[in-house]
Order: sequence, then structure tokens, then C-alpha cells
Amino acid sequence: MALEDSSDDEYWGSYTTAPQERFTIPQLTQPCRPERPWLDQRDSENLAEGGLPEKEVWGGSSLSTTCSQDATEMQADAVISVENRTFTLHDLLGFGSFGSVWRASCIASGKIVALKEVRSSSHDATEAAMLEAQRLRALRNVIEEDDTACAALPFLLCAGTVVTSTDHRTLLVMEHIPGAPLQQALEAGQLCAGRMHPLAQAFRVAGQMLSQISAAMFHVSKCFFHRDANPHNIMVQVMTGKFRFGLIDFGLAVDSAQWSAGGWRTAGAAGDGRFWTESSWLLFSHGSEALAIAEDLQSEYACMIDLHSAGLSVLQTLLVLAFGEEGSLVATMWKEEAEVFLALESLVNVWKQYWRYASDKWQEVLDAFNQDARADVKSKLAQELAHSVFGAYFHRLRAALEQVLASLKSFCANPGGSCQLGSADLALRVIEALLLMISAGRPRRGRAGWKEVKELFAEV
Ligand SMILES: Nc1ncnc2c1ncn2[C@@H]1O[C@H](COP(=O)(O)OP(=O)(O)OP(=O)(O)O)[C@@H](O)[C@H]1O
Repeated sequence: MALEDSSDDEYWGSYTTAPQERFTIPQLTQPCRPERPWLDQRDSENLAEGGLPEKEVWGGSSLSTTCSQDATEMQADAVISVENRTFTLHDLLGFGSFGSVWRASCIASGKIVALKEVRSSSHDATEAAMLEAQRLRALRNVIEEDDTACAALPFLLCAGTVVTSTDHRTLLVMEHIPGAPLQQALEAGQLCAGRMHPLAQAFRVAGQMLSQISAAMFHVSKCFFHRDANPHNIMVQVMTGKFRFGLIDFGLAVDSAQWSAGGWRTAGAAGDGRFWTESSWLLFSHGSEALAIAEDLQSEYACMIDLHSAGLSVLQTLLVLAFGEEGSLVATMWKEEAEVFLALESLVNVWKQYWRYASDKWQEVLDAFNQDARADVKSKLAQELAHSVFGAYFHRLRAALEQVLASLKSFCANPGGSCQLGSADLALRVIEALLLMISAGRPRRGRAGWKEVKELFAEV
């Protein structure tokens, strides 16, 4: 089977370290950054052919480019100008692979914003930062007066590039999404229950996450596939027992209509492999021709990558909160709920196996990426038929979810006992949503899938 040229691979952001044995959540530490082959060759050709004329880059307002010998250093209290507006930097929100993101305030309005700095010495990297700005600006147009959805997205406020004597500095000023990345919040135990039973808390968090993310993604999917929707990029804020979720980092987003109509053939797999579909692994290991002749998997790749990765993120959150990092059963079994607990226990066991396998494979990919041995790892994964192993895990996860669903239905049919699940009805909806989202190579869903999930949580 012919392998794709390695230049088709897109950059996987900050996922240079993957967890080893823990089944739960990615490690926080992200020490080394590889090179930045983040723009795939064909993208860069499109850009070079004039795909983004300078004046149109920012979707309406012109690109602000200034020349300077010396760009102001990013540090607390520094005053930074972007497109005729000035901002004071406060504190560092995070490092991405491409730069730092600061909490800042607009001096004129006092509005709190997130200000991302991307420094680049290559033309391609600067254009990719511009492309991200363009996507963030386009996001605003896709929201149809839906406040919940708006709150969850980092709309662009303004952007510009400073050309210094040594490099280009692109600044993106966007809506500040409060809170912390989900992965970080889970590790720090920020979402754990107070007095509530961990299972009830797990379903409550998962329900709110599904409700808010589906409301935002229902709109976003009209325009984009995010391609990296996972606990690194899902933000969560805890506010007196409520959770506010958001989605950041549209650096890998693609036009969803073009993508579903075949555009997927021209880009490599992107994002964090632990949240990929079977079809993403097939594309990565065997190349796009192999995916082109696998009808169902092609359809999955063309329509379901965000649903699937967000679904796995919710499942991980649910299980980490319900069972703790070791995946052990903390619940005292009550007779009425015993069947549900047993089904959940089977689910967590399959998840642990899945997570160990996915983490190992992803680590192999990252190691190869850092050693410039991508063709070798693809060939190894192709020989092992790794995509089929992923597919088998997704079938097992879905079967375990079906079991939980059946046990919940029978529990709901005979109510009366003590309920540590909190609301059994909410638990049912969470599991139904996960079955809509986590894919085992099933055909088309796309926006329809987000609509179905959104409707499940309409009144939550
Ligand atoms: N709009 C925002 N509001 C609040 N915090 C943000 C926002 N955007 C980014 N951050 C913070 O900055 C960090 C890095 O941002 P981002 O992921 O966009 O950078 P990146 O260089 O694209 O990273 P990656 O390596 O993940 O691709 C995030 O993990 C988050 O903590």
C-alpha cells in the first residue's frame, strides 16, 4: 500500500508528550517543542497562489502590518498596540506550540481579552497565523443569536502583524474564554464533587459539557471542522456549582463544506491521535487512496471527526470523575442500581484498555515525528493494521455504552430505590449522546449529529 508523503502530515500542536500508563488524562508537562511543519504543503501552495490576499485576510477589516526594529516584549504590564487599539498585558494564560497567550485588557474599554502572540521567521508560518485569525473572525458569522454558543467561542476582535528586523510577530486579540483547559481542571480535581456522589457529579458535568459544546458546535459545524476538539482545547470554568465550557484553538480548522465534499483528500490527519477516529488512523497509516475506497470510513472521516473526538473527551471526563484516576469503583452498591454500576464498571475497563493502547500508539507517532522517522512509523502502523485495532476498541466502547443504556432503562422502569446516579434521566441522555458521537466507522452524521445531541439537552 503506497504511503502518503510525510509532507501531508499536519502539525499536532503541543502533544509532544503522551501519558504512559495512566488511563485517565494527558500529562500537563509539555517540555520540548518539535519543529513546526504545521502547514501542509498543499495548504502552503494555496496560500502562495494568493489564497489570502493581504487586504482580505482579516475578513472585512484590512490586515494591519507595521514595521518595527524592535517589538515590545511580552511581559506583565507591557502595553501592546494592535490595529489602532492598545492593550495592557496582565498574566500568561498558556503556551501553545506557536506562541504565548496572555490575559490582557483593552485600555479604552477595559474589556478583558486573550492576546496570542505567534513569532515566526517563515512566510508560511506567518500566513498560517493569519489563517487562524481569519477563521476566528468567521466564527462570529455562524452564530445565530445563540448566547450560550457565543460565550463558548474565541471570536477575533482584532489582529495584526509586526515585521521586526529578525522575524514576524502576529498578534491575535480574541474573546477571553474563562477557566482552564479541561485536562488541567481534571488533573487538579477542580471538577470533583463536594457533597454529591461522584457518579452523580460525573453525569452532571458530562451533561453540562454536552449541552454547551453541542450548542456551539451545531453552529460551528456549518462553517468549520475544528479537528482538534479534545481536553487540551476544551476550556472549563467552575462557577458556584455550574460549569461553563468553551472551545479554543482553531489553528487546524478547515471549511466543513469543502472538507465533506472531498477536501479531506488534500490534508493530512491532524490533532491528537488519542481522539482520532478509525478512519483518521487509516488515512495516517495507509494514505488517502486507502480511505477513498473504504466507503463507510471515508464518510466517517468526512463528517464525524469532531463529534467523535468531543465524544471521547466527554466519556473520559465522565469516567475520570466517576471512578477516579485509578478507575476503581468508589460507589457503595445499592441493590436497585447494581446493574447500572456493573455496566459502568465494564465500560471503564474497556476505556482503560483503549486509553493504554491509544497512548502507546500516539507516543510511537510522536517519537517518530521528533526523530524524523514518520515514514517508518506509518509503515509499522500499516503492517499492524492499527486502524482496525482502533476500530475494534470503538466497537467495544459502543457495546459497553449500549449495556449501560439498557441498565439505565431498566432502572428507570422500576424506580423507587435510592439513586446515587443523581438524575437517572440525565444519565440516560448522556449515554445516548455518547452513542451518537463515538463512531465505529459509521456513515454520515456531521451537523445532523450535533443537532441530535443538542436536542437531547435542550432543557438542561
Ligand atoms: N481565547 C482564549 N481564552 C483563554 N485562554 C486561552 C485562549 N486561547 C488560548 N488560551 C490559553 O493559551 C493556551 C495555548 O493556546 P492555543 O492552544 O491557542 O495555542 P497554540 O499555539 O495553538 O497551541 P497548540 O500547541 O495546542 O496548538 C491554551 O491552552 C489556553 O490555556
